[in-house]
Amino acid sequence: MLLGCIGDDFTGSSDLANMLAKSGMKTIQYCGVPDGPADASVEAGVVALKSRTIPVADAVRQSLEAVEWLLEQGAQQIYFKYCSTFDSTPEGNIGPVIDALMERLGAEQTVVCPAFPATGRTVYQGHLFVNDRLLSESGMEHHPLTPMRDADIRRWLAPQTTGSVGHVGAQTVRDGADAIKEALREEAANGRTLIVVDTIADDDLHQIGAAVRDMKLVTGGSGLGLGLPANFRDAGLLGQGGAGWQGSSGRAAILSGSCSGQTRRQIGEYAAANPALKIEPEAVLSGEMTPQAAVAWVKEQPAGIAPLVYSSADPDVVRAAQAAFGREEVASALEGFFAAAAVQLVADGYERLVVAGGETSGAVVEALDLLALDVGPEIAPGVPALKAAGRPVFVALKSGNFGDDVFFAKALDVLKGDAT
Ligand SMILES: Nc1ncnc2c1ncn2[C@@H]1O[C@H](COP(=O)(O)OP(=O)(O)OP(=O)(O)O)[C@@H](O)[C@H]1O
Ligand SMILES: O=C(O)[C@@H](O)C(=O)CO
Repeated sequence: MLLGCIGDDFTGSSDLANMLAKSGMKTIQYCGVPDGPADASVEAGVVALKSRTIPVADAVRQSLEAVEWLLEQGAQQIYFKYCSTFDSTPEGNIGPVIDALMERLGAEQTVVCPAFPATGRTVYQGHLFVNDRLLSESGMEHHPLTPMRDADIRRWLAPQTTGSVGHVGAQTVRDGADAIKEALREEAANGRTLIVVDTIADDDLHQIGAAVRDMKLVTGGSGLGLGLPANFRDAGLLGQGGAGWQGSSGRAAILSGSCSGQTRRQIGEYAAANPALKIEPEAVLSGEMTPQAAVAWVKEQPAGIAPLVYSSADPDVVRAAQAAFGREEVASALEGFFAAAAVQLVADGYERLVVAGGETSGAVVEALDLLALDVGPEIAPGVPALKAAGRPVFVALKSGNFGDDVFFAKALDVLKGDAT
């Protein structure tokens, strides 16, 4: 293993795995820290954690366990992957995890590079944009678990870390890898250890990637993954990339706990022409709606059509449910609901599952006990088709904001292996 990655959620990890696989590294996504060694063919290993919104101490502990395993596999560089919308709160978990990884690795400086231009996430003057909106006006200010109310990543990160936050601006990045390296050295001389790097386009990511070749720890969204494989390739360390990937035409279902605007548009599009069951948090919490009842409904639908089960709701509805029952209580009840439904569906022979939402996907994949996922073709930027090792289970784990309006239909096709 050359590059060892730790993802703070499951969809984000598959986003990074997709980027690295596309860029020519043989990549496997692990669901949690594996018990045994990685296959010798793996060049990039992505350990997916569900640590984005858990208590800080747990996120730090799990990330340190992951880094130990990755180092044991021979990883030469560690990549901490978080969301391209920098999902976190004033307490964490991004800052505390970076601090702990830096200390473990003896890293004196790291980059903070959330940008993913292919999906409209760019960083300019230290501020994160989603397309033409500041992060804090993009809809992310309504996120159920990590409402992002400030687009200035330097200001948002500062209270989360014991390190000192610095910045490399867009003009320097445009001047190329040597200029970035020099700016990083200047920031180091000024005692700055976590450096937010402006990134507007893919070419910036290639330059940043080259500039951070010798860093022990890099951090960011999946975008930075575009720039790193060339370092290993130039050093003559890469093989031929991944082997072929075969999908399944087995029965399929879609599960969505994501409440993002984009997921809600995708649901609107899909539900207009296909069977869809809306899950109300109140009904799950009261026991009126059970995973068994939802699975029974799925199985009643016409063969050949993938039914959609979703709890996704508008921000004001989400807020009302959280106010009535508690944010954690609603989230954990719904995540448990989708996890149990997925386990039942797979037990009943469903082979293709499309899951929307990072937390939701984490709950589903953990409950299914899918230990390792082989990365297949890209469905949309940031979302690959995945195949469980040794089991006929094919999944697409969609980050809330990813995919175009017809994503669900496309994902079902790509998982079949008959579309690219
Ligand atoms: N109707 C609802 N009311 C309140 N909370 C909900 C509702 N539906 C889903 N949730 C919770 O909101 C959270 C959504 O987070 P999740 O990570 O799954 O989606 P997302 O944030 O859109 O995706 P991503 O993290 O990939 O961007 C989950 O914990 C889910 O259980
Ligand atoms: O970086 C992103 O936007 C995604 O991979 C993600 O982490 C959303 O959960």
